[in-house]
Amino acid sequence: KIKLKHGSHREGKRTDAIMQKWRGNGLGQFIHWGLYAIPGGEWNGKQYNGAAEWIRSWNEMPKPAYDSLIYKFNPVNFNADQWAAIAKDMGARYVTITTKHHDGFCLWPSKYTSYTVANSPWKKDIMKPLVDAYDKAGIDVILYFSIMDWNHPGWRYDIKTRADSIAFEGFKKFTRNQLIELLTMYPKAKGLWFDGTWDKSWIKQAKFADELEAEMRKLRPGLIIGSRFRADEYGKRHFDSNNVLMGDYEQGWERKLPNTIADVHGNDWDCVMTIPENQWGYNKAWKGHIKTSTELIEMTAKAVSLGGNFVLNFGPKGDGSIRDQEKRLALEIGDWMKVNNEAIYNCGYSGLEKQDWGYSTKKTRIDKIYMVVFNIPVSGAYRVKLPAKTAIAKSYLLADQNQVLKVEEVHTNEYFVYANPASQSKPFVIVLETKKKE
Ligand SMILES: C#C[C@@H]1N[C@@H](C)[C@@H](O)[C@H]1O
Repeated sequence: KIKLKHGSHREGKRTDAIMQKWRGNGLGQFIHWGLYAIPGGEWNGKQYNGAAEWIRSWNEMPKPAYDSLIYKFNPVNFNADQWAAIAKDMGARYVTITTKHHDGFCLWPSKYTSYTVANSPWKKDIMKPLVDAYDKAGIDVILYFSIMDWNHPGWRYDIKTRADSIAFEGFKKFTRNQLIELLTMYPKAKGLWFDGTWDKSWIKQAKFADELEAEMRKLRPGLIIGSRFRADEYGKRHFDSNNVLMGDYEQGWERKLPNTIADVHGNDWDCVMTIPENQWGYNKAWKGHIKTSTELIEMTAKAVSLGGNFVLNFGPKGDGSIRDQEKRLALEIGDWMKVNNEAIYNCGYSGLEKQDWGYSTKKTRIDKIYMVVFNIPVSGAYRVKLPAKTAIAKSYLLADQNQVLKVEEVHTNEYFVYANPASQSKPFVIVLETKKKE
């Protein structure tokens, strides 16, 4: 083992109640909102091909023109309770909200920069009403924070000169001040979701970042911080030089999902996902493959079946409203979750062999297995292999628990469960109540 001062400080999953609640959330909502929502992926009538929240980096976008968007930020249709209601109806149990994206615009009235809502026509704090609305809806809040900050004069992609070093020292102090400010102003926040930490300048700050993480955890005991925040002293990110996870959960699953349990290395993790191929901030064009609610429900079930959480992104418009397509998807997912959330909340990896019909999840600490079906076999027989000494006490449809299903042991510890779901067009859940084999 390599001797590390700034590597991971904990091996294995956290066992405290705050992390256990996070682990059982299953489904979350991501909100990407800021000045980038105003151009919405377009400038001077031209479409930006990249992700809308990166439009400032586009050569066709004059930086002063982008930075002046602060004087256009006046989201008259912003309604925090409506956003929280959409998340609640979808069945999300936590939300990750951008406080500051890479452009450096702060959705809270930070004391440490003038590039905030306080100096926009809107003037008012956006974060407080959002934190309060989601908290009132019973949805835990995680604050997204980008370390990379294109607006701050001290930001550097790398530190090459003494001048860079002096500038970056100022940037580090600014970053610490903003993070302590956020945790102090919004004490209800359960965690921080860091982004923009891939550049050499930040990777070289192992000691500073390690001490800052310790300071934040001391200020907010139980704070949840992912693996993307800091690198160890050898520049290793997400996993330190001894291959131990940095932070409390793996933050590597961005717009992708693991395929097997081996891919997640026994850690907690979340997958953050866009509805279009790659748009986090609002893009006027709703183009390319737009995921259907069934696809998104399948991704949620797959994530939970592999011990993770699925966090679906919404990109509100510049005026603060949420686009109809996103509202419709949230309702469709919510309709399914209202009937089937028992297979998602407080569930995890079942340990069972993957079968063609879909994904299995297991209720934490309870002998209940959920077979979340996406592919209906023409035989009507759903194969499931159980560990030795485990038998099926009872099986039924989660949507209609009076419909007890016929179970046949076709080989030792291998069963067929026979089910004919009412609807063939929607995913459904078969419940297995298991017991010790006599
Ligand atoms: C790249 C990148 C960023 N990471 C995602 C979570 C979005 O914030 C995107 O802009």
